Amino acid sequence: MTWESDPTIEEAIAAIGPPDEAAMRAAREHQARLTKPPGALGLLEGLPVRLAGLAGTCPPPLPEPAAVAVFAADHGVHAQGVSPWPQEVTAQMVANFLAGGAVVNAFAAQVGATVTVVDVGVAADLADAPGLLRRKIAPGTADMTAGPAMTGDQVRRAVAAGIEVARDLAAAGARCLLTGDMGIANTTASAALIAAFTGLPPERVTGRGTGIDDATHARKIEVVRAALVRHGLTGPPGPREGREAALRVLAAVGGFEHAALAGFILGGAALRLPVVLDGVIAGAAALAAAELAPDAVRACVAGHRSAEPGHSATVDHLGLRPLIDLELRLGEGTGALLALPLVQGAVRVLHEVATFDSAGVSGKATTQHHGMITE
Ligand SMILES: Cc1cc2ncn([C@H]3O[C@H](COP(=O)(O)O)[C@@H](O)[C@H]3O)c2cc1C
Ligand SMILES: O=C(O)c1cccnc1
Repeated sequence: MTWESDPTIEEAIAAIGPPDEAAMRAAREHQARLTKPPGALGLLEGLPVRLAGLAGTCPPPLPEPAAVAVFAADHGVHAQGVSPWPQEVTAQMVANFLAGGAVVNAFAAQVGATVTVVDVGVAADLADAPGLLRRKIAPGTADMTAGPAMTGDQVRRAVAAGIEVARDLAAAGARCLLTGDMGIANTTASAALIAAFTGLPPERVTGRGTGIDDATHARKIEVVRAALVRHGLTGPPGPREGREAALRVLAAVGGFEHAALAGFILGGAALRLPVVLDGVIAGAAALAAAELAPDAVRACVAGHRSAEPGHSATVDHLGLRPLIDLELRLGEGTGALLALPLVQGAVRVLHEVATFDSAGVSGKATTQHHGMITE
């Protein structure tokens, strides 16, 4: 396996930096003057401050228009019986996305986001699918229990493809990126990535995906364990060995959509755009992105908390707090889309809400005498 650097990846990582402290301070100070009790917007107060630090301006740009990219790919580990669904469903759902018939399309229509479907590794040909972005690296990964899921060259190409999709969507006007995924068996690859990056044992991070019985769940945990053992990824992660180590983990047990999503996150962070993460697949990809460029996490907003157990461990590891918890376990970008209006509303507050001075609203009393409130 060769691990030469890739110029697209290097360039994106080089563009990702620390937050703009002055913009964050300005956002905090402005927020303190708005016509509401301090702290009254709860978690939605810290978010625009963070996005001001990301953008380097106060207020940060409104995160609209928004674009969800659904990265689709198949998985060699499907052969281990980890999902009740046939592999063909990946390609069939891609056709459904393109025809506008999936949940991601309904939620995107609801919140006014565009849907871009990217084939990074679907097993079926899909040459005739209208509107599909063709970035196929290979027709599915290899089985991670038998060897690395991807070669070094493949993983780099998939990460670079994700970076380029982020760039292209931004060039077309998107000011907020949302992650989406489709790939039967990808919750198995997600669990393996999460175990490898967090050091948690397979039984803690392996869930029931699309809905599997106890026997299949037990087998899935053993498949994840076998893959981790095979690739020397058990136990606590070792000291950071940099980009190469992160790419090696992705190549060993990841999927093409995970690698592309990691690139998509890096690409968004490099452009200083917020990236709203969907569920467990996006979370696993974000762990990889965080290893490649720790500051990339500052661009990430955890849209929702997935019902998959590995997802909570992931957001904790990343230091992110999901905006909504509806026990969703679908993927496609659905949880990210539902969270989008919260992100947009939180930023709009800094643009549009009046200050105490401008609206002539009295400030909070500082002293109280005999029940009388005086300033
Ligand atoms: C009809 C259908 C639509 C989906 N949309 C997203 N997923 C989700 O479920 C899959 C992962 O679950 P597992 O690891 O258990 O196979 C992924 O394709 C994910 O995007 C779907 C799954 C199905 C069956
Ligand atoms: O968390 C997710 O995104 C998820 C969970 C189960 C199946 N597919 C996706």
